Amino acid sequence: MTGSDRLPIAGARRTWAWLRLELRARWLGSTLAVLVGVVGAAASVVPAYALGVLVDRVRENAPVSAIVAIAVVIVAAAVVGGVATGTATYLVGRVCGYMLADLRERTVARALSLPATTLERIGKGDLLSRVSSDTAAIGKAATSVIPTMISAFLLGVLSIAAMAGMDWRLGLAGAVAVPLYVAALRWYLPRAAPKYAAERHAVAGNSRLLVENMQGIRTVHAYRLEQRRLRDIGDASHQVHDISVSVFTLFTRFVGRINRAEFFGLAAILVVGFLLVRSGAATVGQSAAAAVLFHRLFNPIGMLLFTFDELQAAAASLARLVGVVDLAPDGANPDGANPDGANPDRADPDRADPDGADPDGADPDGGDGKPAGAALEVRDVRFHYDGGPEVLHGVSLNLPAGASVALVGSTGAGKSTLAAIAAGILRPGTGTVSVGGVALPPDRLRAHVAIITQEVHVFAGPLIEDLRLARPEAPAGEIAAALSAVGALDWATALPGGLDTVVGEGGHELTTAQAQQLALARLILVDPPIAILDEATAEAGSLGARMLEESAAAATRGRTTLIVAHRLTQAAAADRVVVLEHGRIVEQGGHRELVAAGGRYAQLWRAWEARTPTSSSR
Ligand SMILES: Nc1ncnc2c1ncn2[C@@H]1O[C@H](COP(=O)(O)OP(=O)(O)OP(=O)(O)O)[C@@H](O)[C@H]1O
Repeated sequence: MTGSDRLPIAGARRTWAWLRLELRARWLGSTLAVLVGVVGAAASVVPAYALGVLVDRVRENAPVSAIVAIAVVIVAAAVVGGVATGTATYLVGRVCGYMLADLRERTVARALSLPATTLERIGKGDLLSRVSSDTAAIGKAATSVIPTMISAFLLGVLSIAAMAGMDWRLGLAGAVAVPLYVAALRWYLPRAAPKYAAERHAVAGNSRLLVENMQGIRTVHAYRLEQRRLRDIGDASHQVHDISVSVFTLFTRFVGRINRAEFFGLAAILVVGFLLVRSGAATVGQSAAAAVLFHRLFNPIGMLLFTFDELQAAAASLARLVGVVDLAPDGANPDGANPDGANPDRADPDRADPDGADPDGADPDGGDGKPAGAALEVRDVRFHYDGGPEVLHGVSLNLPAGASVALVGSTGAGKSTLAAIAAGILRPGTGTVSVGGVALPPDRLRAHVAIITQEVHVFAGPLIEDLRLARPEAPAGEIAAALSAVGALDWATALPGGLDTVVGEGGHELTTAQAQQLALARLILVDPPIAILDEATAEAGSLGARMLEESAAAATRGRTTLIVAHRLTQAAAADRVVVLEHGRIVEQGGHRELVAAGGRYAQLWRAWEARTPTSSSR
């Protein structure tokens, strides 16, 4: 798989920029969280400091009242520290939580706006893993790792400052550990970053493989691919396992380096403290307080360093989410890579025509005008898939309003591609698609053209809700009329729960023909001026196919219709037949006219008649 087969990942600079922008937008909450965190850290330093004073007072045989006063300070500081640290954790988690919710919404919104071809190419597994496990990784960091790190960092800075406040040499001794910690981190981070990225990549690949195989389970069974697919999944799982083990090994070596830093830091404080006490430059209490302060840091510094890997994992996840958010709505990567794989020199329908002239009066900027009527015109369209050869070589097609045109041709001629371009599902490399004389970009085209493809999806839920997807406010009467028009009312009302029967995954299973009738009923409810049927009847057996042809005819009556016709009886019934071969229109005209002409269509028709003798009755 090439790099463009995956969703893009934002670079470090872009991820930081996103983070800065989000923090700036929430500056009040962020500032408050840091301020409360500082109060918490300061209050946490006080007990250790007070402990040192206590040691000195005890050694000086100070009165009980002095000891009690110190004890009160320790208790009060502990309470304030606990409350402030808890509040800071809450505030940080809140700011991060809102940022994450926003990011997740934007990721899902952008993912839903991706063209079907992009989603097909990248597979849904990668996307699912981004909105699920990547979001979970960031969520975990937001609620536990980041608050912990902030409080550990603040505590570390204030503790060193407190040690230096007692005696600068104690501060310096404590600071001995800092370069060792930094060295440990610098050793670890560059090794860990690619390992975490590889781990996430492998996990995403694994989940993609699982989703693909579950979705294609019938094909897997049909071709007896179970063992091979299981082997692939096993290999992918082993890869994840191996990477996880190497991540853990690296982590334990990192822990060893942290322990070394702690050892040297504490040893330095004890030695310096001993020398200072012996020379009379510091008290026993101060040296003890410095040692306690430093020891008190073991835990938070450990947390700070240990959670760095989780922070890195979260940063890798964040880059993956920002990568999706930054995708152009058509799936193109904003940094110039083009994951959609459409022509790099493709015409941008939102860009003004450099010539400024449009012989048909189509809007020169490609789509601001209002279509007048339901004529559909495809002009000079060229297209190639993802680095593949060109499959349409300058195709032009004209459907007057209300006309029905059948598109026929051999397998791989480009019929489905042309249909998808005419419906606004694919963006043409060059050329335009116009409705009512106005060239429209794909997203606007979809408002005028509805397409039914062979892969009709039945959404899980009550059948009536499936139909209401087309028009949520459709009254029951209209839904029944739509079902009746396509010949589906009888079987739909005969279902165990009538129109409320739960269909789709996990529910009542519909036949392919029934699912296609539902799609045709949805078409009636959407009521588009232009309809495109791509092999809507090809799947069914011959009796079912004839019934579906009638359903399709009812659903498209009065609409400008383009039918990708594999059953040539559909072509015979259309106003005009267009023959596409190798990405070029080679013939067009009425059915009788083309049969009489003895060209490619006549050839196809003879072959069709030979296969299905009853069709000659048409
Ligand atoms: N998603 C895709 N990625 C890459 N190439 C594709 C894709 N879909 C179709 N093609 C290629 O584009 C060419 C035209 O395919 P298309 O499906 O449009 O032909 P068709 O006439 O509809 O064929 P059929 O009648 O078999 O459905 C074929 O060579 C096909 O292999």
